[in-house]
Amino acid sequence: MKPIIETHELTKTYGNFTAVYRLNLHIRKGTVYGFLGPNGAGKSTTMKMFLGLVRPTVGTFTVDGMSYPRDRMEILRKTGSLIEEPSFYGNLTGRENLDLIRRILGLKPSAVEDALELTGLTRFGDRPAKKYSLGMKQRLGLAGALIGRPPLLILDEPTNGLDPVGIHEIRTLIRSLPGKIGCTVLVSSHLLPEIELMADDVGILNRGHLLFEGSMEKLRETAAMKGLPSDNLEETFLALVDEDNRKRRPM
Ligand SMILES: Nc1ncnc2c1ncn2[C@@H]1O[C@H](COP(=O)(O)OP(=O)(O)OP(=O)(O)O)[C@@H](O)[C@H]1O
Repeated sequence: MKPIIETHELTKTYGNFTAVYRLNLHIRKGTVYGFLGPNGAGKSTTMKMFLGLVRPTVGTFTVDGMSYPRDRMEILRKTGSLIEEPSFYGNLTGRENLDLIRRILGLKPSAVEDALELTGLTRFGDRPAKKYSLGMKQRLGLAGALIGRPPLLILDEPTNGLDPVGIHEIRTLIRSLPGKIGCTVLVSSHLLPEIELMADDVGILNRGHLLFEGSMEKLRETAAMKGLPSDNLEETFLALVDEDNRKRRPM
């Protein structure tokens, strides 16, 4: 099956600094794809290119058969996202906040209840958003991103700053999305244990370069072949990044 996102030599440079270098990603439909890399690796820049927020310097990508830049608007219509902290009207309830988004998108009123239900917020729907916990705010952000039931969801570090309970809730929700609504999820993190618990496939980025792409099993095999630690994927990840850093020194 053709991947839902495919990139071709996708590159972003700022002046003479290369943030993302010739990326060829393949994100399979109906999976959770973990986008992994240390701080500054280029994860956000890549995701922002998919959302039309950053213009690629070189290269292109397709989303569900549509090509960037030609089908930019259509791609955006099919993509939900949470890139930075979600922002809401604090004095409006969760339900009212979602209703605003629903009206902008021209969706049926039932879409609000649907999104509340999907994110486990139905019983908190009438509470002002400013009274929500951090985890609930994040779920409300996800509800807003999912309200049109997009086939693709892009999430940049969605568990950042959450406590273990909040992290668990968001992770469970993300994991359920392909099965529940057929949504493919691209989710970034700099923590491999986090990604390991929710992703089918991973892409590992370092200094703008893709070091690995594939399943956890393939990551284990690749590490073993290279003589890197393979029984603990966190160590595999750190060893791959370290090996790449030594090759590319100086920064
Ligand atoms: N507008 C910009 N101008 C210049 N450099 C930029 C710009 N945006 C990002 N960068 C640089 O590009 C590199 C990649 O940044 P990016 O935010 O994509 O990394 P990241 O993997 O998402 O990191 P983090 O986990 O810290 O969010 C960084 O070195 C960053 O400083």
